[in-house]
Amino acid sequence: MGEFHKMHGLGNDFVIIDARLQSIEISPTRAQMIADRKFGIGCDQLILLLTSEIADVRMRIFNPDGSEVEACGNASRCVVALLNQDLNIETLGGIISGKLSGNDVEVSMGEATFGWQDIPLAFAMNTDAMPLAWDNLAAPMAVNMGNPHAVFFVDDVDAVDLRQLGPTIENDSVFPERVNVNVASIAGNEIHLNVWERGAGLTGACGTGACATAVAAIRQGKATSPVTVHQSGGTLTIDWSPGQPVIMTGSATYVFKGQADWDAFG
Ligand SMILES: N[C@@H](CCC[C@H](N)C(=O)O)C(=O)O
Repeated sequence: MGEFHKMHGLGNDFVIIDARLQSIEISPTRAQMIADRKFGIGCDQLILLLTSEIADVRMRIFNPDGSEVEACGNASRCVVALLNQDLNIETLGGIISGKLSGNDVEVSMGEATFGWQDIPLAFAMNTDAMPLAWDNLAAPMAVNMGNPHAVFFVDDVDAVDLRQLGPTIENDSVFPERVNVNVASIAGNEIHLNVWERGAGLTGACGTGACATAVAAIRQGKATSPVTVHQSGGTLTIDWSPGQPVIMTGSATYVFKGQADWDAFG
């Protein structure tokens, strides 16, 4: 039997396995089975903690479709809270630095990038306003926050049916590594955001999505830092100045500690 921790950041929930304390291999099939809400443990992302040679800990992140990804903002806060110390976390997207801040966790997510090859996109285009539209969603800004994001600003986020448009945009061939789809409205420095996550679907909140959307709003002159981002699961504060890392602050919630027989999962 192996131990796992169930945590969430604003309803974006995780199964976290500390693989420094137990031996476990994760294949795409095993990740899918653990994340399955009906037959597995159930989560939006499976998080594996490992030793790192360049940071305090290495974090591998798996979506429920089994894909391994570069970054996860909400899980980064949860890992800092779980280990209860300031941390440098190695990810496929780079080093994320987190520190405890009262009841919250503050995380430096690294720099946002905007080059079409960085996102990545299939071919060169203006990433500030991509010359593309899907139904009534048009001209997104593309941002890489460790992972790829498309950000659409609209008048009313809840008028957009992301269950219908999210999968189409996520899998459009213009995004060779697929994309996280962010739909946002802005009033002053307050953003309302819904996210269709690559490999996961609609989640209560997406940390990197909040960062990408706040950065897009500031870069386009629609808001000034710090920005408050409201998602269905709760609120994050995002600080960013051009050329600087993106700073995200918000809660991390411990749910329970569980035991599982990993051999039962593929
Ligand atoms: N929930 C995360 C993002 C998880 C990865 C994402 N689905 C992707 O495929 O890039 C967050 O809080 O950032």
